[in-house]
Amino acid sequence: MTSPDFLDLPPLIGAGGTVRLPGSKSISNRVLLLAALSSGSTQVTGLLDSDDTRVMLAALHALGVKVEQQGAATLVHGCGGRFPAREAKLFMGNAGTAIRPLTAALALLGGSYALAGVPRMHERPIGDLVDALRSIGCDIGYGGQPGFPPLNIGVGTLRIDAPIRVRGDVSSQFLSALLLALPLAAAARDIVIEVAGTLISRPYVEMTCKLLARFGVHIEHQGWQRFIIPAGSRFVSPGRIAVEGDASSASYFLAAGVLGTLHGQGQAVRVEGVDANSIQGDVQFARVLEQLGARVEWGEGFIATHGLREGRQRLAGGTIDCVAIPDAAMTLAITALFAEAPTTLTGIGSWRVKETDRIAAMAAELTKLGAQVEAGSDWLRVHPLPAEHWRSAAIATYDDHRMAMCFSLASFGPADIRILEPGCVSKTFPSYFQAFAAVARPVPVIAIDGPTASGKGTVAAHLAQALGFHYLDSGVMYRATALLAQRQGIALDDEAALAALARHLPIRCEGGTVWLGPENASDAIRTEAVGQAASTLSALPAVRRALLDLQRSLRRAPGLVADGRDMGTVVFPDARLKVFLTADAQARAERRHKQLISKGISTTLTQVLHELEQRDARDTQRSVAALKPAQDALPLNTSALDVDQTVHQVLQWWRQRS
Ligand SMILES: Nc1ncnc2c1ncn2[C@@H]1O[C@H](COP(=O)(O)OP(=O)(O)OP(=O)(O)O)[C@@H](O)[C@H]1O
Ligand SMILES: Nc1ccn([C@H]2C[C@H](O)[C@@H](COP(=O)(O)O)O2)c(=O)n1
Repeated sequence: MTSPDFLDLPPLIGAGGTVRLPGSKSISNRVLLLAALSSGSTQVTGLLDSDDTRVMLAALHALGVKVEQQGAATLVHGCGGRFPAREAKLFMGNAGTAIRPLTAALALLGGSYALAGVPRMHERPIGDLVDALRSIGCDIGYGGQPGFPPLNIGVGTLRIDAPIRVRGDVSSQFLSALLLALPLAAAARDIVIEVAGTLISRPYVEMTCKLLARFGVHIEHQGWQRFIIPAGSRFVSPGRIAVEGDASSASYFLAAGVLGTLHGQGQAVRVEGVDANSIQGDVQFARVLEQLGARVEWGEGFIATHGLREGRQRLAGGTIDCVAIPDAAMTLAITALFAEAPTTLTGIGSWRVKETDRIAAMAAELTKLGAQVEAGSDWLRVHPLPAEHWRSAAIATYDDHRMAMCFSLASFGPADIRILEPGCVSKTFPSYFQAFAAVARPVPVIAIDGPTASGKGTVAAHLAQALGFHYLDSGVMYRATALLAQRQGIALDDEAALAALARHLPIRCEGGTVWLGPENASDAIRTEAVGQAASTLSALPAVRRALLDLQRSLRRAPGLVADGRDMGTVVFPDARLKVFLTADAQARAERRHKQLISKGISTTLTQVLHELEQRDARDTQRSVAALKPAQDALPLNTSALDVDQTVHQVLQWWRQRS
């Protein structure tokens, strides 16, 4: 399935609701491998369906393991410690949780196996694991650069008569890989693994040990530096096993439950599938949020955030040791933008060798938003970003699912956020953006569309005043473009030149005043000649595209009332309320005639009616964004209504919606 090049996220004013988390990637891939190596069949429920688990499933299939889907459950037929296929070429994508334990298992079992992945996988170090496996006689060769995949595995001669040493300070996955595979060689003797360097991401190793215990292998450890796999260990299926929800993915929603309340509109956000008893270290992210001032509820099978503790306006800053929450720590780098003081994340050296160099990527993308960021080899400091310093940005995601997911939280800030290549979330959470949209509360928009002189502007301005919302008169943008085009002698059919003009329109609207650079152009844009020219150039697709971002950028908390021709159909299709104002042509002409006369502009009713009908024809018949009611717009004919009655009706509809 193709995925879009980018995703524009509406600015958010709150969040609320419940999310059922997808299964944990780390648990899913460990369970699949353990079930495949076990004797007996294992029914797995809650298994994650994503790129990385598909990589593992495809590899197991190539290795001759039988896996069946039974409704929502997955049945893995274990092969009793020996893969049926003694040779295979395995594609590992960018799945670290697949390549590392499979390398260890295949190297111990021996055969003729080739493991390769995407280009980034070939930049992610695996030398420490290969060294440890070679030290006990495994036959592993590098297919490219030494220390990195691709790998070629042969049949080695195992000698396990001394402790196996493995580095634990780059990635705990090397240790986990050995723990997951070495029981295959522990039939006759204890196997000892010693960790060189300080072990990082210890919770992932704890998770490995707990899962091994479910499959009958009980690891002893001394201070998490020395591990003993007892003689006689072998994998035995537990029969059934349930995969917990993904605690790293929970972090985005838990953060949303806090950031959503900063505008005073948020409600609780509850994630289901993890709780205080989770075996995933990343649940500790919720404890960190608590320490920073969030109100967190821990229930059976769920965790929820309810904004900030009483008396708190923002999250606290400070130094946070993230060694135990390496993935969820990325979420803290975004919440830090909204904190009251700088936040320093330490112990994140492993970010350098993840899907991308996450420290560099995070610093680069936060900087695009206007943030002040400092970074070191294994730390990152993010300064709070005051509202006036936020910049709209297109966030690059580096083919890293967590970059895409955590930057969605930036849409709680006052800027437009575009997520580039959002499809990368398929690595662990293919439906992430749908799940996020389901709890996100975008800044509300009331879209008022209709033909000229139907009263849109008047009604929209009254509504904005009554609700304390911002007001966008989109016609002003087309009119300003037309005025400048007239002055610069640009022909009304020169689409490219007009679009360039529109793209760099030096416009500022303050109250009822329209500024073009230093000039107060409020009256100059209102002449009938400019209106007709605006109507003509507004039919040009490139001009409309050029003005789209400018219009959307005015969607800011607490809300926006926007009037025009395509507010409900094109510019704000997700507007909470859409109204299509009409009045018959005679009534509109009379209104416009009165308006013009009161401004001292001499004209006749016949002339006004003629021009109005011309404009109606152009606005309704153009090929792009033609004037028409959105399907979900409420029609309101104001021919027989005065302004107060019209505003009253729309306010009534608004109250029913909010
Ligand atoms: N029921 C009504 N609702 C809104 N405006 C009305 C109503 N009755 C009379 N008017 C008057 O109609 C005139 C035209 O309204 P307005 O300028 O807001 O129209 P518009 O739809 O924004 O036009 P345009 O698209 O040309 O900018 C105003 O003077 C307004 O006071
Ligand atoms: N959303 C919009 C707003 C305006 N236009 C065009 C069409 C109008 O004739 C012209 C002037 O608008 P007005 O100030 O009269 O509302 O601009 C449009 O195409 N789309």
